[in-house]
Amino acid sequence: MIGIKEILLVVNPIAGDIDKKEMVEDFKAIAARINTEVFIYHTKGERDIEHVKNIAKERKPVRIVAAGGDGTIKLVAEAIRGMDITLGIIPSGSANALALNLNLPKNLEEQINVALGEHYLNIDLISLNDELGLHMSDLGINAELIDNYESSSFRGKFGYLLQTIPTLIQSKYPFEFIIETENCTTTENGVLLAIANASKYGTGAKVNPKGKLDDGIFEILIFKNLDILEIMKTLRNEVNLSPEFLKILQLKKARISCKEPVAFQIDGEYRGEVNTVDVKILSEKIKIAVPEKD
Ligand SMILES: Nc1ncnc2c1ncn2[C@@H]1O[C@H](COP(=O)(O)OP(=O)(O)OP(=O)(O)O)[C@@H](O)[C@H]1O
Repeated sequence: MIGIKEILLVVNPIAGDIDKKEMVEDFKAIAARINTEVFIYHTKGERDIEHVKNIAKERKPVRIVAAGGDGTIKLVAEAIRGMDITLGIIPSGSANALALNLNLPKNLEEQINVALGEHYLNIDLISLNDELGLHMSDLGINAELIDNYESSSFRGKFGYLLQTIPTLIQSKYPFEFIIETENCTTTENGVLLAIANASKYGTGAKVNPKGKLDDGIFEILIFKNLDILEIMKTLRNEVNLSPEFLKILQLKKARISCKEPVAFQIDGEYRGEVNTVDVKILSEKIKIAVPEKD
């Protein structure tokens, strides 16, 4: 472990509907063993990026750790853009897709040791309509499902499952996506277009076998309008997708347009209906603490 003086721990108190007290106590105990102080910021749900950015600038922690789900990691990543600081993750949300893609351990003590350890991955950042994306964003049926999930009172996998049928009934799929790249323009019909930095959705479904978080490119995945129930099952139930369902493009920059507005989500956070998404790989990266490779 490195000689850390002060760690900034950003805790989302509502993430995953989990009480974080025990986690915070364990975190402080492990930090004390390496002679470090812990400064805790509890997210408020409003202006958190700004607050975390100001605290990080003022206190100059040598490590920042996000305890929450994918939304919390994303907001901390936004806050520390341009700062040379490694981000540790304690996965404690209802969706922990990035943690899954980074092979973070399941055990809390191991998670804390990894979050404070010296191994890191320098992962790519994707700009989507000027907002940061770290792992998986999409247009279409999955974003519609996330919208329905966010407006319902049920959380976790069961919450998603409950929303599947209403989403399918209400959806206007298939969608027509126009994809402009530096070399060509193509039109594709599909139920879902994903913009992927990672290989897996949070359920464990490995939809993007070519996805590497640090390879300097992203993939566009177009899920064809074949068997929609099969696709929904695949996204939610850890079944690997057969390649005939999907077309994959590897890119650094693209514009995706739809004639009619289509539901859009970034890293599991619903962003409303849009007609256009401008996507590019940013030149900056972010260091995320990961386990030592075997
Ligand atoms: N104190 C708070 N009160 C209400 N909302 C909050 C609070 N702190 C953070 N948030 C919101 O929590 C969301 C991020 O949650 P995150 O993804 O980390 O956890 P999650 O359990 O996976 O969430 P979800 O179940 O909604 O997907 C952000 O939208 C953020 O604005």
